[in-house]
Amino acid sequence: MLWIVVNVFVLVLCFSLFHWKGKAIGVLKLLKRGERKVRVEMESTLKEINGGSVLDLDDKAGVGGGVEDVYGEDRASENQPITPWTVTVASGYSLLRDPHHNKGLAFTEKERDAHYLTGLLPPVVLSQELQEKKLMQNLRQYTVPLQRYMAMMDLQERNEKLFYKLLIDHVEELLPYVYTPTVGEACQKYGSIFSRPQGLYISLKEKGRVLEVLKNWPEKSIQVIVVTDGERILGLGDQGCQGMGIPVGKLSLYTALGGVRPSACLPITIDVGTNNKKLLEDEFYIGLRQNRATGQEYAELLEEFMSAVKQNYGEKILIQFEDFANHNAFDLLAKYRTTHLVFNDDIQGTASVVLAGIVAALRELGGTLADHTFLFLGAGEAGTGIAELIALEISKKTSIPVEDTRKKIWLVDSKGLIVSSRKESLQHFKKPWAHEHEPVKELLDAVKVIKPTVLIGTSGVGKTFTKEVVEAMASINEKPLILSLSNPTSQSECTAEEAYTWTEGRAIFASGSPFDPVEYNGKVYVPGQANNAYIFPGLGLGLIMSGTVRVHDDMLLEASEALAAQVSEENYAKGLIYPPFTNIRKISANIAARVAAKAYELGLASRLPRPKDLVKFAESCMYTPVYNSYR
Ligand SMILES: NC(=O)C1=CN([C@@H]2O[C@H](COP(=O)(O)OP(=O)(O)OC[C@H]3O[C@@H](n4cnc5c(N)ncnc54)[C@H](OP(=O)(O)O)[C@@H]3O)[C@@H](O)[C@H]2O)C=CC1
Ligand SMILES: CC(=O)C(=O)O
Ligand SMILES: [Mg+2]
Repeated sequence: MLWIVVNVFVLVLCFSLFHWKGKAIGVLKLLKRGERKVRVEMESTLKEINGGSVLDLDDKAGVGGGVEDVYGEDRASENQPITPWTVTVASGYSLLRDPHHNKGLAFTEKERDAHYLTGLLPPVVLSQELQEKKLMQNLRQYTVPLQRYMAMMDLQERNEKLFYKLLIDHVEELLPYVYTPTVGEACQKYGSIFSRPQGLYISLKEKGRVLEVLKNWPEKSIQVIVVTDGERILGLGDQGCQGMGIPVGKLSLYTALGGVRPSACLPITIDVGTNNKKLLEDEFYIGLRQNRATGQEYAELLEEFMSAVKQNYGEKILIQFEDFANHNAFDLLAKYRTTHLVFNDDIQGTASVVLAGIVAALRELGGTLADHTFLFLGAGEAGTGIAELIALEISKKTSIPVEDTRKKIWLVDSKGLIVSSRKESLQHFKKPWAHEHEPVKELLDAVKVIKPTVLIGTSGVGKTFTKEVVEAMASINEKPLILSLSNPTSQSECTAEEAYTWTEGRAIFASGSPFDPVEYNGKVYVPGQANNAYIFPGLGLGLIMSGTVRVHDDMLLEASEALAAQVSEENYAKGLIYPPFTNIRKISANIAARVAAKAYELGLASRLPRPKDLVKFAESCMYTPVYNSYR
């Protein structure tokens, strides 16, 4: 009997144990599943915004520092499931040749052992900081800007994280080499200095198979494309296929200034030929050796490109149009802004940055925007884009219809002041600015009759703000605001030194390409850089992190206000109307947050739920160039 009781007891015990073990396993499984689900969700969020890293499970660099686009590399398509536990690490020689993962002499002994690097590197192990110090020393020894550009491009191709570390840590010093003015010269000589492709080339030859070409790009989870057709590269005109330097440069800034991960950025040049005779005759020219295709042939290639991009990367891919000539730029923007997430940087990004500078300058100038009179030299993309955003902002602030707020904004093009009697021959984007006035041929005369408080150069032609023009501004205004926006430096309407000396130090001045501080009458004047580089990285980050599907003008106004709000007392004291680029990542996070907030308000943001603190969220999404450790 006892034996039976004991057996029953043992059986019950076993059953219970089995039962509870089952339950425990179930619970463990559930926990694991839950954990995995949370992890997949989190990783998916990271991946979409910034890429998620599983390379380095010991990474202590935080969200930004720990993320790297491993999924993007592992997944063949956007629809393939995310597997955060799948790790693919190149090893040995190929690891050293992979710019995303290469750390050069910074690979530790353990990493060298584990990844078949022993013997492939000399014995020394350097910290990233020491590598940075060495490279900066080397870079500073080059006296020719183009050499510095090439050294930086070379570094980007070799060790991407070190490239971005240098650029972020020395942004003021290095921006002029990876961006304007040097990038302009690089485009002009791109054929001669070309060593490795840095972006995707889509030429007329690929018509009918653009999607196929897109699929050749090695990175799959692209979030932003900067595309040009090379027809209006800075103020240097048609550079054809060699305009590639611009999307490459702009996207480096997306990462360094805006924190978008490098592997999510795709530079594209659409090659429809060039009308630049010099290039066509240049034996080293890298593009199609033919005149530009126009009309239907051009439109069809662009249409195929735009739909292929959407098909390949989905609805939320951001496309930035850059340096298209104005006869295409306005039409492309009008056509695709309703169907794609696009903006034109030269029209809209520039408008936002210039409006910010003017708003910031009001503190010194006095009055409101509506109290001022604006005169532009140049009535193309930048000129009319800025003019329209100023008019819109005044209209929003005063409730005066935009048709009326435009009336205090005047533009001069190559034929003189835009006035209504010229209306018939005007391109459509100039028509809103054709006010009633007698014809005026010269800028100087226009300054004298219009009496602007703000003079803005967007002509692409250097030295057009002559001494007489600047002096005329100084005779009308106690503090003339003069913006020479044309790039590169050679095309600037006037130099900083000219602006300060010709106005006896009274001008508030900023330029598209950087100028050094100027000493005049014992005082140092620091010119600001009025360049869309302040806006597009933060704007782009805001759009991407909120999953926004369309760009709205109100977002540009938000970006502008966010930038203007970053100008500090200390900056004003130096005569600046823009904050220094040293703070650009903080500025970009603020811009991104304001843009995203507006997108949520307008119902255009698809990422739900809306993060509570958008600035913090933006910061947490940012790529940082800290090395991963490889196990
Ligand atoms: N700082 C920044 O962030 C930015 C700067 N830019 C710079 O602005 C410049 C212009 O760019 P964008 O607006 O796109 O170019 P566009 O070609 O669209 O416009 C140029 C305008 O300047 C006019 N123009 C040309 N020569 C003269 C002249 N001698 N006198 C008066 N007007 C003239 C043209 O007149 P017409 O119409 O009669 O031909 C046209 O209206 C470039 O140098 C570019 O680098 C552009 C974007 C951003
Ligand atoms: C800055 C810029 O976008 C331009 O000059 O075209
Ligand atoms: Mg541009």
